[in-house]
Amino acid sequence: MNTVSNPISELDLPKRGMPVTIITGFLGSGKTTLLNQILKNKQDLKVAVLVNEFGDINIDSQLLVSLDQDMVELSNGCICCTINDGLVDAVYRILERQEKIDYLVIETTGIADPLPIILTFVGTELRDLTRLDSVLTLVDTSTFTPDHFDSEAALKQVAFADIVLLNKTDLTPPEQVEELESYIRTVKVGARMLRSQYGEVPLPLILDVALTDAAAYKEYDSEEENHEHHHHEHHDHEHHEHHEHEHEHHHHEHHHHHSEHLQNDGFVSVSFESDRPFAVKKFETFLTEEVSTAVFRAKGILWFQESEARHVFQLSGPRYDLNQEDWLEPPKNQLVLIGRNLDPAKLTAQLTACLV
Ligand SMILES: Nc1nc2c(ncn2[C@@H]2O[C@H](COP(=O)(O)OP(=O)(O)OP(=O)(O)O)[C@@H](O)[C@H]2O)c(=O)[nH]1
Repeated sequence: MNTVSNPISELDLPKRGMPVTIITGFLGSGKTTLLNQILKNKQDLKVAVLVNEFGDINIDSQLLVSLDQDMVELSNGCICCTINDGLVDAVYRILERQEKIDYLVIETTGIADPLPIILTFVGTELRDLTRLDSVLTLVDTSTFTPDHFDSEAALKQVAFADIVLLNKTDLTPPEQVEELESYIRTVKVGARMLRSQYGEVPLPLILDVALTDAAAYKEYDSEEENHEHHHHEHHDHEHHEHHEHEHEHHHHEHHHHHSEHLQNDGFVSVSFESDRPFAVKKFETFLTEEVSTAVFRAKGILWFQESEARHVFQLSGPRYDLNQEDWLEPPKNQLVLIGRNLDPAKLTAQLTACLV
């Protein structure tokens, strides 16, 4: 642990660089919903967003409010590889845009450990180009319990929060919210605690609040340094030569060590896509009778033979809903299911059987 490295000069550095907010929170806690609130209410602020999704299909980006497409950077899959190969690159791409970006908001996957992401901002060259403003953690008050879903990531998300947004209070009795708040205060002393429904919260309470204490992460620096050097060699080498093909290459680069906290806490994602529609009755039967409680989270854009509408499907814990919209693109089915102990072959067969 490196505690004595010229603290005065470090502290005297002026605060500068693009402010960054990291939005984290467990599967289905309301991260994309909050991001939409931010984008709707940001007024003239030029906000770039970076969405990291667990699953092979980008559903979240399709659920964001109409947004200049090139304000979004996307990445899928393994958060560990994303951090190593993609995050720094993505931030550079944002910084290099001609149009000046005022603010960067990052949405992590629901099972992400926020620490590596935090360290990317406070412990690498990005430290001088960006300013980590705060780590905001959403908590679904209707499902979160002190066993935090038996997920180390869920606990770390709270433990590293500068702001905790107790969300979905419409679904939760006030006493339960109180209790949860008391519990969370024991996990993270001093975090700003806010309550919300659908992530509705005044933006001045969550953006540009300068709540992250970068100095508090100093102790992690030396620990990460070895990794960092290794990754940067790799990063420079791969990236500049293959810039255009980065995404194709990404999947072939899964050769990094996967430390324990990156095992996704046992969660896997199953993606399903089809150019044929579902039969609505069959899909309903799948949902009510066949989909196991092992499916913790699902989301998708669905096409039913019986309907002209584009259906946005959301399942989080015990609830699901289907919202109708108009198709702006040719209809197709895209669905991601996330849970522990899922049987991908079985789910794929069941979904295929729901097609017309
Ligand atoms: N009742 C209720 N539903 C909410 C609230 N906030 C979000 N939701 C719903 O919860 C579901 C999940 O919300 P998202 O914003 O997609 O959650 P997320 O954290 O981005 O999910 P992942 O990225 O998959 O981890 C959606 O159906 C939302 O409409 C809330 O305050 N109350």
